[in-house]
Amino acid sequence: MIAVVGAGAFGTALAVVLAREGRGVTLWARDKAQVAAMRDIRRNDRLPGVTLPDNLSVTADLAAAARQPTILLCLPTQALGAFLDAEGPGWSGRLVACCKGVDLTTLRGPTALIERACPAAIPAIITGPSFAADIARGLPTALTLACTDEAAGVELQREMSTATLRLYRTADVTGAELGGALKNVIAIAAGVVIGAGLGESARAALMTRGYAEMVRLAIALGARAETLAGLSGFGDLVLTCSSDQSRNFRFGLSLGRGEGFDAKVTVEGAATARAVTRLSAGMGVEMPITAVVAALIAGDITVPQAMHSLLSRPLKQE
Ligand SMILES: NC(=O)C1=CN([C@@H]2O[C@H](COP(=O)(O)OP(=O)(O)OC[C@H]3O[C@@H](n4cnc5c(N)ncnc54)[C@H](OP(=O)(O)O)[C@@H]3O)[C@@H](O)[C@H]2O)C=CC1
Ligand SMILES: O=C(CO)COP(=O)(O)O
Repeated sequence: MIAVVGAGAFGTALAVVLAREGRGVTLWARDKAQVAAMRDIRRNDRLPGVTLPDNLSVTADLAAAARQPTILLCLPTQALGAFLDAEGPGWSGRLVACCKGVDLTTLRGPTALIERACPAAIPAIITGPSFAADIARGLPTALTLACTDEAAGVELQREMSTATLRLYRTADVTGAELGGALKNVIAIAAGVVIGAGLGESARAALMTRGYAEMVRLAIALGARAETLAGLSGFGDLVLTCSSDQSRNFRFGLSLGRGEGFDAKVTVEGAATARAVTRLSAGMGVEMPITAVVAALIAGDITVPQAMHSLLSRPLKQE
């Protein structure tokens, strides 16, 4: 039995695709009115156009959800730490982070937040290129499942793979979670470039040099470079920097155009840019694109200043 904690776009999509495959799934939301509506009309406004299968149970009872052997944590990264600290002590079983980011308070990834709050649990993460709408439509999708406990990783891979959702497995949790977190920052930068009319060539340059700085930090934190070259890093970087289905990319577009953006939309890369700028500065790892994105979002620099600061860096070997 699988519990999905968080009925946003991603949690709902995972719950739907797993339930359609005949797996026992319970979807938990904190908002009782949302739970009642999902039960009544078998739809969720967070994922428009998708019908919830009849065999998908929906609940507002967190204690019941937390008793399941596999729990998918589908909350934004910045909400996860406080949520788990309040609710998670005592939770055991396989706890799978389904979010992408670096926590601003601890400068750690989602699995470290699980370890801190739920010492009896086995932490894992699912990440990689996938839009919730694509997963829910049953379009083919491949993701990375990272877990240091091999037996739990094998079990999760089996439990969560479906006819259209293919999971690859790795023990490199640090690499997988950093790939997913850092690509969102580069996607904001890519959006800025396109929004400001700086051209496709500049976007390709930013993606490539962005990837270089993703790998640099990941290696410094003990990850394998190969993991960054996989679905969770390179794969998701390509998707998120090139599609305006991405909220991070669209946020960047708005920044580049000098327009506002709906603050209620989940844009993980914004907080992660701040967190990673602090983290990398503390470690002495150069991440110029990430630093520029953080400064742009804070309003400390303009787009022309951001462009100038990247182009005027000392010339170097690739
Ligand atoms: N959408 C996508 O295509 C994909 C998203 N992801 C990742 O999934 C994660 C979640 O994103 P997504 O589902 O899209 O986001 P949404 O904005 O659609 O949903 C966020 C969900 O988290 C809930 N939530 C937020 N804060 C809390 C809290 N403190 N306690 C309990 N519930 C809370 C919200 O509840 P409420 O409605 O009550 O506020 C909502 O159900 C992100 O890290 C994202 O990067 C990964 C791959 C694809
Ligand atoms: O992570 C995602 C795709 O893999 C979703 O991207 P956004 O959060 O930018 O919409």
